[in-house]
Amino acid sequence: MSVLVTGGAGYIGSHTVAELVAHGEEVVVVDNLSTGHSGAIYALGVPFYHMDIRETERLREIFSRHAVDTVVHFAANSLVGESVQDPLKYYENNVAATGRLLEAMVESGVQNIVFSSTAAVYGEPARVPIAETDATSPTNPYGDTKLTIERMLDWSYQAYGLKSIRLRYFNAAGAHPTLPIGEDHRPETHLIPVVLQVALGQREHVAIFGDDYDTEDGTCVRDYIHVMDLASAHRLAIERMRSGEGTAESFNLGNGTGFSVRQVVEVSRKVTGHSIQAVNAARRAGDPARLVASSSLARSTLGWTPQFADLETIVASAWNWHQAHPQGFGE
Ligand SMILES: NC(=O)c1ccc[n+]([C@@H]2O[C@H](COP(=O)([O-])OP(=O)(O)OC[C@H]3O[C@@H](n4cnc5c(N)ncnc54)[C@H](O)[C@@H]3O)[C@@H](O)[C@H]2O)c1
Ligand SMILES: O=c1ccn([C@@H]2O[C@H](COP(=O)(O)OP(=O)(O)O[C@H]3O[C@H](CO)[C@H](O)[C@H](O)[C@H]3O)[C@@H](O)[C@H]2O)c(=O)[nH]1
Repeated sequence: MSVLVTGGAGYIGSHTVAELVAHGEEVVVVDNLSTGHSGAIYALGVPFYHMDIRETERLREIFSRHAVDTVVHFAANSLVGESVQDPLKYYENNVAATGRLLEAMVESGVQNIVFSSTAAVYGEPARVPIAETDATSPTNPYGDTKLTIERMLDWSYQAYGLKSIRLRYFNAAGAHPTLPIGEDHRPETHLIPVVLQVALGQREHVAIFGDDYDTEDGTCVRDYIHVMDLASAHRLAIERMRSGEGTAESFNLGNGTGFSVRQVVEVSRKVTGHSIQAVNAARRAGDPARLVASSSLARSTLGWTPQFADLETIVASAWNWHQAHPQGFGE
């Protein structure tokens, strides 16, 4: 029995593969390396298929060869700003490609999927912390594609008995404590790595996208969650589905504390000891002002407890990776 991880060469996928392997799972990775890194796969030492999830015939062969019972599905495009500029790329690679993957699963009798959803499904929330039962109304195409996939999964459970656990991550950050894997998006657009690249002297400054939001200091507030805490939630979700529980369920994953962009810069100055220049810039299209999770459902249902909850620990973990690997996975 093994777990097939799509997007396992990417940031959160590679950390989840490491977590699953450390807990004795047989894992196989499928990734087209569009944004992932072969260096991450080498570090993990698991069977790897360099292919697209839309190649359904190959997928069916792999399901059968590795006796796959569960898919953990990270493969996607996931940049809020890019999705506003080029929405059709997102409907194709997220919605349509996931449709192909689900077809292959149904045809092969693979019944469990853990899906990477996002806080972006909520849009501008009516209240924080956000509960899973709160309204979903994405403010950008990226969030809309993830919500559409959640709905595909609802209907697929009803029609084919395909079980799904959808993990709605808030903002992932940090790196593996021992293995040489960490965050390396190209181009990097995420706040914490961008700020740390300023500390490394690779960028002159960080642009603060908007300082006129309705928040304490006017900058956007997010709930940062360590990537290894996300990884452990996937392991627990797999256990839940294998135990016969889990039907078509969604869980928020965050720490329940919001930090503004300015606070992230401030904490990063403290952790790195560098001055980190920040300049005000225009708002980025599609950004909600404030996203903070209530994760009490994940805690009570999955038995999930984040281990690296405070922002200083999360930034320090990311800083270790960036200092040791200033060029990320290299070329
Ligand atoms: N990074 C975050 O803060 C965050 C927050 C919420 C949700 N998510 C979701 O988590 C998942 C992983 O995010 P990440 O930051 O690790 O991204 P990432 O870009 O590092 O990883 C995505 C991986 O999927 C692969 N991929 C993309 N399309 C593919 C396809 N059609 N076929 C095969 N492989 C394909 C890429 O090569 C890459 O390795 C995504 O689904 C994203 O939407 C991320
Ligand atoms: O150079 C930068 C980069 C980001 N920001 C701001 O920092 C905050 C965090 O931005 P990120 O790009 O790091 O993360 P997002 O909140 O846009 O999105 C991330 O988390 C979301 C869930 O909350 C999605 O799932 C998405 O995949 C993932 O990239 C936002 O307010 C953004 O405007 C800046 O001010 N300057």
